[in-house]
Amino acid sequence: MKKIPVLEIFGPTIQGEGMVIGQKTMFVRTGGCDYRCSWCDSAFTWDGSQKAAVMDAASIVEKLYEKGTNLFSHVTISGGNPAIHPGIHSLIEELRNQGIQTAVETQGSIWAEWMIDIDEVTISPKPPSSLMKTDWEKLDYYINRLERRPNKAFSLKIVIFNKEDLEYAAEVHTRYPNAPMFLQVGNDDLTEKEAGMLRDHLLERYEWLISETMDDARWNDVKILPQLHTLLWGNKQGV
Ligand SMILES: C[S@@+](CC[C@H](N)C(=O)[O-])C[C@H]1O[C@@H](n2cnc3c(N)ncnc32)[C@H](O)[C@@H]1O
Ligand SMILES: Nc1nc2[nH]cc(C(=O)O)c2c(=O)[nH]1
Ligand code: SF4
Ligand SMILES: [Mg+2]
Repeated sequence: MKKIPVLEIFGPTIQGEGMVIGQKTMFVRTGGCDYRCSWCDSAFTWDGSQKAAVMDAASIVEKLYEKGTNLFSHVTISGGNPAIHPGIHSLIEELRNQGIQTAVETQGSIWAEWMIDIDEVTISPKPPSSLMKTDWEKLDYYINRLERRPNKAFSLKIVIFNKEDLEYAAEVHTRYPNAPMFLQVGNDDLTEKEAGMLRDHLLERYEWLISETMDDARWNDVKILPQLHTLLWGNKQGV
């Protein structure tokens, strides 16, 4: 079995972001990313500050049951960029055999054939504030493959820090008008230890994002969300 570097397995908790926000889920967070976003809230997956455990699909499933017991029926795979790991194919297969729903978080830079079998795929292209560059051809291919899956869902989720990011999101929305679109409040304070302090600040950022989008017709068909887990638990890892 192909091995997967794993940074953390946690839950059950709620999915705090995007298209299935509020869903009770377990998380598997893989190591390694082809991007280096300036504001990455999970930089420990790629900056060498934390060490990954190299695991095969069977031992990941075992760990999920050890932590989650019978208290879950949904697993979200995030990272890092999970798409760089071919071993996730067997993980998805094992979870499906157990009747467990799956979701993935990726930036849409690298296609993986196992995406086809995931129930909810969230693609999060990166706006200018991240300092990353979008490969539009790769993203076109992604959206095209995802759109053709029967009985499975996907969405675009763009993190917004400033007006330039909003213009980028508008470009993405125009390019893929049929893809469900989410705008997410960017967390610009990754060092605050007090959840309460961060909460007030992020709610202000959420209000700003709402005010920027309400009288702009380009956003008539978009969903605007905060990171719910960050409002609840701040910058804490593993929640
Ligand atoms: C850590 S990433 C891992 C998955 C994948 N690499 C990606 O970026 O989509 C998970 C989600 O967190 C978002 N994210 C990362 N840093 C953030 C921040 N500082 N504020 C808000 N969202 C952030 C990403 O845009 C992505 O949607
Ligand atoms: N509760 C919770 N929801 C999340 N949604 C996306 C997350 C991620 O880091 O990918 C995440 C996370 O780390 N925790
Ligand atoms: S793509 Fe995702 S994991 Fe990679 S650096 Fe950006 S936010 Fe972090
Ligand atoms: Mg996160």
